[in-house]
Amino acid sequence: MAGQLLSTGSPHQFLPESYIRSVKDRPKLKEVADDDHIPIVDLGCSDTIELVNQIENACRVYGFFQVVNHGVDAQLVGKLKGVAKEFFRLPSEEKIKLYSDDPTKKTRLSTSFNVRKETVHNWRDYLRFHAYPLEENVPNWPSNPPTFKEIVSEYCKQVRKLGFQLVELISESLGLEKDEINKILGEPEQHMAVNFYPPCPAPDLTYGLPPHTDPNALTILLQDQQVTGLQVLNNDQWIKVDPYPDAFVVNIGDQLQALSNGRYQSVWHRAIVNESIARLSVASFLAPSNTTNISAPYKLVGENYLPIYRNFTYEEYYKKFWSRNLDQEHCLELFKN
Ligand SMILES: O=C(O)CCC(=O)C(=O)O
Ligand SMILES: [Fe+2]
Repeated sequence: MAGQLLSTGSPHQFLPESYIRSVKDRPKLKEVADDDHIPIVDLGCSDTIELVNQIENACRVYGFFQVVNHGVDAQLVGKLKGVAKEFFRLPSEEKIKLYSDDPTKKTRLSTSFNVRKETVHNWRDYLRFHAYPLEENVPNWPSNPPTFKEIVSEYCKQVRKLGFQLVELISESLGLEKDEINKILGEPEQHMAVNFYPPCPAPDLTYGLPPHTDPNALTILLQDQQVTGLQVLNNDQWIKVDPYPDAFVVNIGDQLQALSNGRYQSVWHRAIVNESIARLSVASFLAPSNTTNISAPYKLVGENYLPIYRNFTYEEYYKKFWSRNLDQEHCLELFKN
């Protein structure tokens, strides 16, 4: 129901019952460690061997890292944040037109995660849309704010290019040919999520997004510079991923965990909310096309060819992912050999 959107109407004084987590499922904010670990990788580094080593370490140890000198225009990033915030400030009559809780719709404004399935809601509204190919998808994007389509199209193009560059580095870091993983991914999809977390009256009782892994191959996340909220699980410890100036956060998704035969992990992460300031994040998900067969390259499996995961298509995986709640067991567990 569109009435469930958090970003419409007046600010909330109390956290409604349907957002309150059971005591064991709460974020336990006092136990979260500060971010002095998550690697910052400088993509401007001219020593490729050093760069590949850094990526290898970041992917193997954390599954998460930040990148700077990434080639995405800083002014464009500023415009993107502006237009995204403007979108969530639109009057409710305008937003309701785009509301849907049907996960198969290619452009939709929704709330929480999967309101049709879940029992406890999350303190988040989100705009999701497919980006690739642009000619096919842009006509379905919001036409208000009027600059939305132009700014977001250019952003999607630049971030997609960055995605391919990162996948090349990841491929090399696994000892594969530079283009090997990009070849498997073929002509990947690009899905976007603009996440909006309004101020929340009780951040210790709920989540913006509960612990989850991303079902796609690679996620490139733009965080609000002023407001923290992203946390990542490392050795059973939740760590804050503080926004680093002009950086993107990059994380390995479930498909790269499968393709790397488990060498790299698609790690649990979550978004927490805060009492005073709305937070924005923009995720670009690089995902295999529906028919792509996900099967780890021979070189990563060994002579006896015993891959950890059975072969599957991305379509099969994605359906399974959206048929469940976000905070259940790792979806890849259901695809083990
Ligand atoms: O808002 C964030 O920091 C995390 C977003 C996220 O994990 C997602 O959209 O999958
Ligand atoms: Fe995520």
